[in-house]
Amino acid sequence: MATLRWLTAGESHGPALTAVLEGLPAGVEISTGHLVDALARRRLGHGRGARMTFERDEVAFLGGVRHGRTLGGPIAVQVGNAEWPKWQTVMAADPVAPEILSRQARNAPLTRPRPGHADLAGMQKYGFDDARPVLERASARETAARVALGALAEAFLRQAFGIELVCHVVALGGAHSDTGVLPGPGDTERLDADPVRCLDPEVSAAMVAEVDRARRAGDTLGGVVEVVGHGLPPGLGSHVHGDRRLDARLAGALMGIQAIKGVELGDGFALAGVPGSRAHDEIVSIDGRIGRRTAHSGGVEGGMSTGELLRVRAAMKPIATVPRALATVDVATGESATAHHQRSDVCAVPAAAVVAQAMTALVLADAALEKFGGDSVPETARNFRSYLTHLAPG
Ligand SMILES: Cc1cc2nc3c(=O)[nH]c(=O)nc-3n(C[C@H](O)[C@H](O)[C@H](O)COP(=O)(O)O)c2cc1C
Ligand SMILES: C=C(O[C@@H]1CC(C(=O)O)=C[C@@H](OP(=O)(O)O)[C@H]1O)C(=O)O
Repeated sequence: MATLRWLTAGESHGPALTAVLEGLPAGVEISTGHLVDALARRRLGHGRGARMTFERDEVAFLGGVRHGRTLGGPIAVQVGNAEWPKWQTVMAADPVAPEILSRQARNAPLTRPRPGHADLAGMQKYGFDDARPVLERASARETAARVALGALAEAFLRQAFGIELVCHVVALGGAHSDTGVLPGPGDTERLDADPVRCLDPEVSAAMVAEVDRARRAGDTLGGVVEVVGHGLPPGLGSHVHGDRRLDARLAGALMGIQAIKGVELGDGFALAGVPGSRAHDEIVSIDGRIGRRTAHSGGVEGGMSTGELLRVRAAMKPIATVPRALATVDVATGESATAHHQRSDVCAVPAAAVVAQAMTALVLADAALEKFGGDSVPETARNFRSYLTHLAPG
Protein backbone atom coordinates (compact mmCIF):
# COMPACT_ATOMS: atom_id res chain seq x y z
CA MET A 1 0.00 0.00 0.00
CA ALA A 2 1.30 3.43 -0.89
CA THR A 3 2.34 5.57 2.07
CA LEU A 4 0.52 8.54 0.60
CA ARG A 5 -2.83 7.88 -1.08
CA TRP A 6 -5.06 10.12 -3.11
CA LEU A 7 -8.38 9.94 -4.87
CA THR A 8 -10.52 12.38 -6.81
CA ALA A 9 -14.24 12.39 -7.59
CA GLY A 10 -16.55 14.58 -9.61
CA GLU A 11 -17.61 15.39 -13.15
CA SER A 12 -16.60 18.23 -15.43
CA HIS A 13 -20.01 19.90 -15.27
CA GLY A 14 -21.10 18.66 -11.85
CA PRO A 15 -21.25 20.93 -8.80
CA ALA A 16 -17.62 20.40 -7.79
CA LEU A 17 -14.58 18.18 -7.83
CA THR A 18 -13.54 16.56 -4.59
CA ALA A 19 -10.08 15.26 -3.72
CA VAL A 20 -8.75 13.37 -0.73
CA LEU A 21 -5.10 13.03 0.27
CA GLU A 22 -4.28 10.58 3.04
CA GLY A 23 -0.93 10.01 4.73
CA LEU A 24 0.53 13.52 4.76
CA PRO A 25 2.19 14.24 8.13
CA ALA A 26 0.94 16.86 10.54
CA GLY A 27 2.42 20.33 10.47
CA VAL A 28 2.64 21.08 6.75
CA GLU A 29 2.06 24.81 6.47
CA ILE A 30 -0.61 25.38 3.85
CA SER A 31 -3.40 27.84 3.18
CA THR A 32 -6.27 28.08 0.74
CA GLY A 33 -4.21 30.76 -1.02
CA HIS A 34 -1.50 28.21 -1.96
CA LEU A 35 -4.10 26.06 -3.69
CA VAL A 36 -5.70 29.11 -5.36
CA ASP A 37 -2.29 30.04 -6.82
CA ALA A 38 -1.60 26.52 -8.09
CA LEU A 39 -5.04 26.30 -9.70
CA ALA A 40 -4.65 29.72 -11.31
CA ARG A 41 -1.38 28.50 -12.85
CA ARG A 42 -3.21 25.53 -14.40
CA ARG A 43 -5.75 27.84 -16.07
CA LEU A 44 -2.98 29.72 -17.89
CA GLY A 45 -1.70 29.11 -21.41
CA HIS A 46 -2.31 30.43 -24.88
CA GLY A 47 -4.75 28.17 -26.73
CA ARG A 48 -7.15 27.28 -23.95
CA GLY A 49 -10.86 27.45 -24.69
CA ALA A 50 -13.72 29.63 -23.50
CA ARG A 51 -14.16 27.79 -20.21
CA MET A 52 -10.85 28.99 -18.82
CA THR A 53 -11.96 32.61 -19.28
CA PHE A 54 -14.70 32.26 -16.66
CA GLU A 55 -13.77 29.17 -14.60
CA ARG A 56 -12.63 30.31 -11.15
CA ASP A 57 -11.72 26.99 -9.49
CA GLU A 58 -13.28 28.03 -6.18
CA VAL A 59 -11.35 25.96 -3.70
CA ALA A 60 -12.06 25.03 -0.08
CA PHE A 61 -10.60 22.66 2.49
CA LEU A 62 -13.30 20.38 3.90
CA GLY A 63 -11.05 18.59 6.36
CA GLY A 64 -7.52 17.81 7.51
CA VAL A 65 -6.23 21.39 7.90
CA ARG A 66 -6.54 23.75 10.86
CA HIS A 67 -5.13 27.23 11.30
CA GLY A 68 -2.86 26.89 8.28
CA ARG A 69 -1.36 23.49 9.16
CA THR A 70 -2.19 19.92 8.25
CA LEU A 71 -3.47 17.78 11.13
CA GLY A 72 -2.14 14.39 9.98
CA GLY A 73 -5.55 13.03 9.00
CA PRO A 74 -7.06 12.76 5.50
CA ILE A 75 -7.21 16.11 3.75
CA ALA A 76 -10.37 16.81 1.75
CA VAL A 77 -10.45 19.55 -0.85
CA GLN A 78 -13.34 20.81 -2.94
CA VAL A 79 -12.95 22.67 -6.23
CA GLY A 80 -16.22 24.23 -7.40
CA ASN A 81 -17.31 24.26 -11.06
CA ALA A 82 -18.35 27.80 -12.01
CA GLU A 83 -21.00 26.70 -14.50
CA TRP A 84 -22.95 24.39 -12.21
CA PRO A 85 -26.14 26.50 -12.26
CA LYS A 86 -26.37 25.97 -16.05
CA TRP A 87 -25.79 22.21 -15.78
CA GLN A 88 -27.98 21.41 -12.79
CA THR A 89 -30.52 19.48 -14.83
CA VAL A 90 -28.09 17.70 -17.17
CA MET A 91 -25.92 16.59 -14.28
CA ALA A 92 -28.56 16.20 -11.55
CA ALA A 93 -27.77 13.36 -9.18
CA ASP A 94 -31.45 12.53 -8.69
CA PRO A 95 -33.85 11.37 -11.43
CA VAL A 96 -35.26 14.11 -13.71
CA ALA A 97 -38.63 13.76 -15.46
CA PRO A 98 -38.27 13.21 -19.26
CA GLU A 99 -40.47 16.25 -20.03
CA ILE A 100 -38.06 18.49 -18.09
CA LEU A 101 -35.00 16.95 -19.79
CA SER A 102 -36.50 17.47 -23.25
CA ARG A 103 -36.81 21.24 -22.63
CA GLN A 104 -33.05 21.76 -22.84
CA ALA A 105 -30.95 21.02 -25.96
CA ARG A 106 -27.91 20.21 -23.83
CA ASN A 107 -29.73 17.17 -22.39
CA ALA A 108 -29.87 15.51 -25.82
CA PRO A 109 -27.78 12.33 -26.02
CA LEU A 110 -24.35 12.74 -27.64
CA THR A 111 -24.27 9.92 -30.17
CA ARG A 112 -21.37 11.02 -32.41
CA PRO A 113 -18.25 9.96 -30.43
CA ARG A 114 -15.01 11.91 -30.91
CA PRO A 115 -11.99 10.00 -32.18
CA GLY A 116 -9.17 10.39 -29.68
CA HIS A 117 -11.40 10.97 -26.65
CA ALA A 118 -12.83 8.40 -24.26
CA ASP A 119 -16.33 8.64 -25.82
CA LEU A 120 -16.65 5.45 -27.90
CA ALA A 121 -14.60 3.00 -25.83
CA GLY A 122 -16.37 4.28 -22.70
CA MET A 123 -19.85 3.92 -24.23
CA GLN A 124 -19.04 0.36 -25.30
CA LYS A 125 -17.47 -0.59 -22.00
CA TYR A 126 -20.18 0.84 -19.72
CA GLY A 127 -23.14 0.18 -22.02
CA PHE A 128 -24.20 3.81 -22.62
CA ASP A 129 -25.90 5.05 -25.80
CA ASP A 130 -24.81 8.60 -24.93
CA ALA A 131 -21.22 9.89 -24.59
CA ARG A 132 -22.17 12.35 -21.80
CA PRO A 133 -21.74 9.93 -18.88
CA VAL A 134 -18.27 9.06 -20.20
CA LEU A 135 -16.91 12.45 -21.18
CA GLU A 136 -17.95 14.06 -17.91
CA ARG A 137 -15.42 12.00 -15.97
CA ALA A 138 -12.88 11.53 -18.79
CA SER A 139 -12.53 15.31 -19.08
CA ALA A 140 -9.29 16.84 -17.91
CA ARG A 141 -11.38 19.09 -15.68
CA GLU A 142 -10.45 16.42 -13.11
CA THR A 143 -6.84 17.62 -13.23
CA ALA A 144 -7.88 20.69 -11.19
CA ALA A 145 -8.39 18.33 -8.24
CA ARG A 146 -4.98 16.75 -8.79
CA VAL A 147 -3.29 20.14 -8.91
CA ALA A 148 -4.89 21.07 -5.59
CA LEU A 149 -3.44 17.90 -4.04
CA GLY A 150 -0.11 18.49 -5.76
CA ALA A 151 0.14 21.87 -4.04
CA LEU A 152 -0.09 20.08 -0.68
CA ALA A 153 2.56 17.55 -1.69
CA GLU A 154 4.84 20.33 -2.92
CA ALA A 155 4.51 22.26 0.33
CA PHE A 156 5.52 19.11 2.22
CA LEU A 157 8.51 18.45 -0.07
CA ARG A 158 9.72 22.03 0.35
CA GLN A 159 9.25 22.20 4.12
CA ALA A 160 10.63 18.76 5.05
CA PHE A 161 13.39 18.33 2.45
CA GLY A 162 13.96 21.60 0.60
CA ILE A 163 12.86 19.95 -2.67
CA GLU A 164 11.58 22.41 -5.30
CA LEU A 165 9.81 21.56 -8.55
CA VAL A 166 9.36 23.62 -11.67
CA CYS A 167 7.73 22.82 -15.01
CA HIS A 168 7.99 24.19 -18.51
CA VAL A 169 6.99 23.47 -22.10
CA VAL A 170 9.78 22.19 -24.34
CA ALA A 171 7.77 21.51 -27.51
CA LEU A 172 4.43 22.62 -28.87
CA GLY A 173 3.28 21.50 -32.31
CA GLY A 174 6.34 21.88 -34.53
CA ALA A 175 8.15 24.43 -32.33
CA HIS A 176 10.64 23.19 -29.78
CA SER A 177 13.36 24.55 -27.56
CA ASP A 178 16.66 22.73 -27.97
CA THR A 179 18.69 24.88 -25.61
CA GLY A 180 18.82 22.30 -22.83
CA VAL A 181 18.49 25.22 -20.39
CA LEU A 182 16.67 23.97 -17.32
CA PRO A 183 14.49 26.23 -15.21
CA GLY A 184 15.21 26.72 -11.52
CA PRO A 185 12.62 27.49 -8.83
CA GLY A 186 13.40 31.19 -9.34
CA ASP A 187 12.06 30.98 -12.90
CA THR A 188 8.49 30.13 -11.89
CA GLU A 189 7.24 33.73 -12.09
CA ARG A 190 8.81 34.22 -15.51
CA LEU A 191 7.29 30.96 -16.74
CA ASP A 192 3.87 31.91 -15.37
CA ALA A 193 4.11 35.18 -17.28
CA ASP A 194 5.00 33.51 -20.57
CA PRO A 195 1.94 32.63 -22.73
CA VAL A 196 3.15 29.04 -23.25
CA ARG A 197 5.41 28.41 -20.19
CA CYS A 198 8.53 28.47 -22.35
CA LEU A 199 11.87 29.84 -21.13
CA ASP A 200 13.14 30.98 -24.51
CA PRO A 201 11.28 34.10 -25.78
CA GLU A 202 11.95 33.29 -29.45
CA VAL A 203 10.68 29.73 -29.17
CA SER A 204 7.74 30.99 -27.12
CA ALA A 205 6.75 33.33 -29.97
CA ALA A 206 7.01 30.44 -32.44
CA MET A 207 4.79 28.30 -30.18
CA VAL A 208 2.19 31.06 -29.91
CA ALA A 209 2.20 31.34 -33.72
CA GLU A 210 1.67 27.57 -33.98
CA VAL A 211 -1.38 27.79 -31.73
CA ASP A 212 -2.79 30.71 -33.73
CA ARG A 213 -2.26 28.83 -36.98
CA ALA A 214 -3.97 25.73 -35.61
CA ARG A 215 -6.90 27.80 -34.34
CA ARG A 216 -7.35 29.45 -37.74
CA ALA A 217 -7.19 26.04 -39.42
CA GLY A 218 -9.83 24.59 -37.09
CA ASP A 219 -7.21 22.22 -35.73
CA THR A 220 -5.60 21.36 -32.37
CA LEU A 221 -2.07 20.75 -31.06
CA GLY A 222 -0.07 18.75 -28.52
CA GLY A 223 3.47 19.07 -27.25
CA VAL A 224 6.05 18.03 -24.69
CA VAL A 225 6.34 19.23 -21.10
CA GLU A 226 9.22 18.83 -18.66
CA VAL A 227 9.28 18.78 -14.87
CA VAL A 228 12.57 19.53 -13.14
CA GLY A 229 13.16 18.60 -9.50
CA HIS A 230 15.80 20.41 -7.46
CA GLY A 231 17.18 19.14 -4.15
CA LEU A 232 16.22 15.45 -4.22
CA PRO A 233 18.39 13.26 -2.00
CA PRO A 234 19.78 9.99 -3.37
CA GLY A 235 17.69 6.93 -2.58
CA LEU A 236 14.02 7.73 -3.27
CA GLY A 237 12.42 4.66 -4.84
CA SER A 238 14.19 1.31 -5.03
CA HIS A 239 15.83 -1.18 -7.38
CA VAL A 240 14.38 -4.19 -5.55
CA HIS A 241 11.06 -4.51 -7.37
CA GLY A 242 9.46 -3.00 -10.46
CA ASP A 243 6.63 -1.26 -8.65
CA ARG A 244 9.03 0.35 -6.16
CA ARG A 245 11.11 1.98 -8.91
CA LEU A 246 10.88 5.78 -8.87
CA ASP A 247 11.02 5.97 -12.68
CA ALA A 248 8.14 3.49 -13.01
CA ARG A 249 6.07 5.41 -10.47
CA LEU A 250 6.70 8.72 -12.19
CA ALA A 251 5.90 7.22 -15.60
CA GLY A 252 2.63 5.76 -14.31
CA ALA A 253 1.58 9.00 -12.66
CA LEU A 254 2.38 11.14 -15.70
CA MET A 255 0.89 8.67 -18.17
CA GLY A 256 -2.23 8.79 -16.01
CA ILE A 257 -2.82 12.40 -17.06
CA GLN A 258 -5.42 12.74 -19.80
CA ALA A 259 -3.86 12.85 -23.31
CA ILE A 260 -0.30 11.98 -22.18
CA LYS A 261 1.05 9.36 -24.55
CA GLY A 262 4.75 9.11 -23.70
CA VAL A 263 7.01 9.69 -20.68
CA GLU A 264 10.79 9.76 -20.54
CA LEU A 265 13.35 10.19 -17.79
CA GLY A 266 16.32 12.34 -18.70
CA ASP A 267 17.43 11.74 -22.28
CA GLY A 268 14.97 8.82 -22.43
CA PHE A 269 14.36 7.66 -25.99
CA ALA A 270 17.51 9.41 -27.28
CA LEU A 271 19.67 7.18 -25.04
CA ALA A 272 18.65 4.20 -27.15
CA GLY A 273 20.64 5.62 -30.06
CA VAL A 274 24.01 6.47 -28.47
CA PRO A 275 26.83 4.21 -27.28
CA GLY A 276 27.20 3.56 -23.57
CA SER A 277 30.34 5.66 -23.41
CA ARG A 278 28.18 8.71 -24.17
CA ALA A 279 24.95 7.63 -22.48
CA HIS A 280 25.96 7.41 -18.84
CA ASP A 281 26.83 10.12 -16.35
CA GLU A 282 30.38 9.50 -15.18
CA ILE A 283 30.89 9.64 -11.43
CA VAL A 284 33.40 12.22 -10.30
CA SER A 285 34.56 13.86 -7.11
CA ILE A 286 33.54 17.54 -7.01
CA ASP A 287 34.86 19.53 -4.03
CA GLY A 288 35.03 16.37 -1.94
CA ARG A 289 31.47 15.37 -2.90
CA ILE A 290 30.53 12.57 -5.27
CA GLY A 291 28.80 14.02 -8.32
CA ARG A 292 28.20 13.54 -12.04
CA ARG A 293 29.89 14.96 -15.08
CA THR A 294 26.68 15.00 -17.17
CA ALA A 295 22.92 14.67 -16.62
CA HIS A 296 21.65 12.14 -19.17
CA SER A 297 19.87 9.90 -16.66
CA GLY A 298 17.41 12.56 -15.50
CA GLY A 299 18.41 11.90 -11.90
CA VAL A 300 17.23 8.28 -11.58
CA GLU A 301 19.42 5.17 -11.79
CA GLY A 302 18.35 1.66 -10.80
CA GLY A 303 14.89 2.98 -9.96
CA MET A 304 16.33 5.34 -7.32
CA SER A 305 16.95 9.07 -7.27
CA THR A 306 20.67 9.77 -7.62
CA GLY A 307 20.65 13.12 -5.83
CA GLU A 308 21.18 14.91 -9.15
CA LEU A 309 18.56 17.06 -10.86
CA LEU A 310 15.34 15.15 -11.63
CA ARG A 311 14.23 15.64 -15.22
CA VAL A 312 11.07 13.97 -16.52
CA ARG A 313 9.20 14.69 -19.75
CA ALA A 314 5.70 13.88 -20.94
CA ALA A 315 4.33 14.02 -24.49
CA MET A 316 0.74 15.20 -24.91
CA LYS A 317 -1.27 14.27 -27.97
CA PRO A 318 -3.31 17.01 -29.70
CA ILE A 319 -6.71 17.88 -28.20
CA ALA A 320 -9.30 15.33 -29.35
CA THR A 321 -12.18 17.77 -29.93
CA VAL A 322 -10.98 18.99 -33.32
CA PRO A 323 -13.11 21.93 -34.54
CA ARG A 324 -12.73 20.76 -38.14
CA ALA A 325 -14.63 17.72 -36.98
CA LEU A 326 -13.26 14.26 -37.62
CA ALA A 327 -15.16 11.34 -39.11
CA THR A 328 -17.17 9.13 -36.81
CA VAL A 329 -20.30 6.99 -36.80
CA ASP A 330 -23.56 8.13 -35.23
CA VAL A 331 -24.22 5.24 -32.86
CA ALA A 332 -27.97 6.02 -32.87
CA THR A 333 -28.29 5.44 -36.65
CA GLY A 334 -25.14 3.57 -37.68
CA GLU A 335 -24.58 6.26 -40.34
CA SER A 336 -21.29 8.05 -41.05
CA ALA A 337 -21.16 11.43 -39.34
CA THR A 338 -18.81 14.06 -37.99
CA ALA A 339 -17.84 13.99 -34.32
CA HIS A 340 -19.75 16.18 -31.84
CA HIS A 341 -18.05 19.43 -31.02
CA GLN A 342 -18.85 22.18 -28.57
CA ARG A 343 -16.28 24.57 -27.14
CA SER A 344 -12.81 23.15 -26.56
CA ASP A 345 -9.16 23.97 -26.03
CA VAL A 346 -6.96 24.32 -29.14
CA CYS A 347 -3.93 23.44 -27.05
CA ALA A 348 -3.53 22.73 -23.32
CA VAL A 349 0.16 21.85 -23.18
CA PRO A 350 1.10 24.62 -20.68
CA ALA A 351 -1.70 23.42 -18.37
CA ALA A 352 -0.52 19.81 -18.76
CA ALA A 353 2.92 20.93 -17.55
CA VAL A 354 1.36 22.21 -14.32
CA VAL A 355 -0.56 18.94 -13.91
CA ALA A 356 2.64 16.95 -14.55
CA GLN A 357 4.36 18.95 -11.81
CA ALA A 358 1.52 18.16 -9.40
CA MET A 359 1.70 14.43 -10.18
CA THR A 360 5.49 14.46 -9.80
CA ALA A 361 5.08 16.13 -6.41
CA LEU A 362 2.63 13.46 -5.25
CA VAL A 363 4.93 10.60 -6.36
CA LEU A 364 7.99 12.20 -4.74
CA ALA A 365 6.11 12.92 -1.51
CA ASP A 366 4.99 9.28 -1.40
CA ALA A 367 8.54 7.99 -2.04
CA ALA A 368 10.03 10.40 0.50
CA LEU A 369 7.53 9.36 3.18
CA GLU A 370 8.25 5.71 2.47
CA LYS A 371 11.98 6.40 2.96
CA PHE A 372 11.88 8.83 5.89
CA GLY A 373 8.50 8.25 7.58
CA GLY A 374 7.41 10.60 10.32
CA ASP A 375 4.00 11.70 11.56
CA SER A 376 4.94 15.37 11.71
CA VAL A 377 7.09 17.58 9.51
CA PRO A 378 9.73 18.05 12.25
CA GLU A 379 9.97 14.27 12.73
CA THR A 380 10.30 13.65 8.98
CA ALA A 381 12.89 16.43 8.70
CA ARG A 382 14.88 14.92 11.62
CA ASN A 383 14.91 11.51 9.97
CA PHE A 384 16.00 13.12 6.71
CA ARG A 385 18.88 15.03 8.37
CA SER A 386 20.06 11.86 10.08
CA TYR A 387 20.09 10.02 6.72
CA LEU A 388 22.12 12.81 5.12
CA THR A 389 24.57 12.84 8.04
CA HIS A 390 25.19 9.13 7.69
CA LEU A 391 25.02 8.99 3.91
CA ALA A 392 27.77 6.71 2.64
CA PRO A 393 29.74 6.71 0.52
CA GLY A 394 29.88 10.37 -0.29
C1 LIG B 1 -5.19 20.27 -19.19
C2 LIG B 1 -5.90 19.47 -20.25
C3 LIG B 1 -6.94 20.07 -20.97
C4 LIG B 1 -7.61 19.36 -21.96
N1 LIG B 1 -8.60 19.98 -22.67
C5 LIG B 1 -9.29 19.27 -23.62
C6 LIG B 1 -10.33 19.88 -24.37
O1 LIG B 1 -10.66 21.04 -24.19
N2 LIG B 1 -10.96 19.12 -25.28
C7 LIG B 1 -10.62 17.80 -25.54
O2 LIG B 1 -11.22 17.16 -26.38
N3 LIG B 1 -9.64 17.21 -24.85
C8 LIG B 1 -8.97 17.92 -23.90
N4 LIG B 1 -7.96 17.32 -23.18
C9 LIG B 1 -7.60 15.97 -23.50
C10 LIG B 1 -8.64 14.96 -23.13
O3 LIG B 1 -8.90 15.02 -21.77
C11 LIG B 1 -8.09 13.63 -23.61
O4 LIG B 1 -7.89 13.73 -24.97
C12 LIG B 1 -8.99 12.48 -23.41
O5 LIG B 1 -9.00 12.16 -22.04
C13 LIG B 1 -8.52 11.27 -24.18
O6 LIG B 1 -7.14 11.10 -24.05
P1 LIG B 1 -6.53 9.74 -23.56
O7 LIG B 1 -6.69 8.79 -24.71
O8 LIG B 1 -5.13 10.00 -23.23
O9 LIG B 1 -7.33 9.39 -22.36
C14 LIG B 1 -7.25 18.02 -22.21
C15 LIG B 1 -6.23 17.41 -21.48
C16 LIG B 1 -5.54 18.13 -20.52
C17 LIG B 1 -4.43 17.47 -19.73
C1 LIG C 1 -12.57 22.28 -17.78
C2 LIG C 1 -11.31 22.07 -18.03
O1 LIG C 1 -10.81 21.52 -19.19
C3 LIG C 1 -11.71 20.92 -20.05
C4 LIG C 1 -11.09 19.64 -20.49
C5 LIG C 1 -11.87 19.02 -21.55
C6 LIG C 1 -11.57 17.61 -21.86
O2 LIG C 1 -12.31 17.04 -22.70
O3 LIG C 1 -10.63 17.05 -21.32
C7 LIG C 1 -12.83 19.72 -22.26
C8 LIG C 1 -13.15 21.13 -21.98
O4 LIG C 1 -14.29 21.21 -21.13
P1 LIG C 1 -15.58 22.05 -21.52
O5 LIG C 1 -16.25 21.22 -22.59
O6 LIG C 1 -16.39 22.16 -20.29
O7 LIG C 1 -15.09 23.36 -22.03
C9 LIG C 1 -12.02 21.80 -21.24
O8 LIG C 1 -12.41 23.09 -20.84
C10 LIG C 1 -10.26 22.41 -17.08
O9 LIG C 1 -9.09 22.16 -17.41
O10 LIG C 1 -10.59 22.92 -15.99
